[in-house]
Amino acid sequence: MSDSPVFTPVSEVGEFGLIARLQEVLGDAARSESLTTPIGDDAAVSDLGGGRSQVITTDLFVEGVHFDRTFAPLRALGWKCVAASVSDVCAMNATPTLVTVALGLPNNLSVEGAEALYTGIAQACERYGCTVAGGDISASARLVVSVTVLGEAETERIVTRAGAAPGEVLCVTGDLGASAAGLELLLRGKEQTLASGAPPEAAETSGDGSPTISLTPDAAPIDLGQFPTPLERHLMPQARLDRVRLWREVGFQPTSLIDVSDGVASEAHHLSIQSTVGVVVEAGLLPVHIQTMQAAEALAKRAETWALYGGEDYELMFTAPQEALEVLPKDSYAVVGNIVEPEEGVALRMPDGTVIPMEADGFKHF
Ligand SMILES: Nc1ncnc2c1ncn2[C@@H]1O[C@H](COP(=O)(O)OP(=O)(O)O)[C@@H](O)[C@H]1O
Ligand SMILES: Cc1ncc(C[n+]2csc(CCOP(=O)(O)OP(=O)(O)O)c2C)c(N)n1
Ligand SMILES: [Mg+2]
Repeated sequence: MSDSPVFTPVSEVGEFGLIARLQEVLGDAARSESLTTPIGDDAAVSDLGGGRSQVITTDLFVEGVHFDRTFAPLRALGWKCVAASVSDVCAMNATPTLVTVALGLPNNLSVEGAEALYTGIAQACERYGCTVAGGDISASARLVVSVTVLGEAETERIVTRAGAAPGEVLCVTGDLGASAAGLELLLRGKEQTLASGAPPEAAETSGDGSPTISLTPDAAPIDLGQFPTPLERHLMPQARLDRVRLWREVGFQPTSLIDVSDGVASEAHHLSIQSTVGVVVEAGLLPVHIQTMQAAEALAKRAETWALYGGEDYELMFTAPQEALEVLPKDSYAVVGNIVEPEEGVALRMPDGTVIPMEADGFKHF
């Protein structure tokens, strides 16, 4: 046997494989009596006693991976970093309370740039009713923003990824794929601007000042002004705290819950594994905004692919027995599939009735 050190590229095990390996290294350091939901859900849950629980979640946003400063305004970025972590708190059916923000600042970010970032952070905190309690700053080669959000809920209201049961329905809030549509539009716009050799501020406009893009030099330019919803959903998404509040008001409790940060396909796999169930998603039932459809047509892409694999929608995906949905306003959710026996795996039923296995594809970090 060779005694040379083992070097396993992270790409060999992937993001989730690495988390599992690190969890093993942590061993008892990742377990405690009060930690009722450990690593592996949208947020960790610890029992505070007295019928209340605390949740905690961290997300990291890295320039070039999660955002591109050539098209993401810093104020929008600040908002999005908070909204994404608040979304993980909502995905436990909890309410956000405190926030900390850690920054890695490159030397091409000005004081005014940092202030713009914090204007967005402040606006999101105001919207979601949470308070910035601190953070940290370091020099960095690229802009990095890490947001930790603490939340609270009555212990009996906490919902994990693990409670789905065969016979229940699979639902989502809002619509899907708009963020991926927005990203695609922004990337094509950037490509077009670079190809034209013009600085970004010299990009063509459609007459009313909104930027236009064209896919090939001869193609008619696409007017980004026609797609405000996908652009906004990508740049400044909303966490669905409104739904968590609604559910509380009407006394609805999902059996399992996850937020759609990586796309419906990836989240369906998480529910499947953690609830030990099969999941059938109905392709024909995926709710898609009209502007997402129109963007797909304009860019010759499929909106359904964005809904399944795009991610960053930050909608909530949940399960419940059909009859439990009766207390909910009809326009507050859409049924998108069924929970079945685990042997059936995770599948996609096409509108023509054919059922195909659904891979856990989504954004791959490694
Ligand atoms: N570096 C890490 N160390 C410990 N736990 C981690 C690490 N990275 C991710 N996790 C945990 O792994 C789980 C899955 O992470 P992730 O997919 O990022 O969650 P989400 O998509 O909900 O933000 C979460 O419980 C998260 O806290
Ligand atoms: C410039 C740029 N390229 C690509 C993307 C798309 N993207 C980056 S990360 C990601 C998935 C979500 O990020 P992740 O770090 O996996 O979030 P988590 O699941 O931990 O909440 C997607 C779709 C983007 N937002 N910006
Ligand atoms: Mg999540």
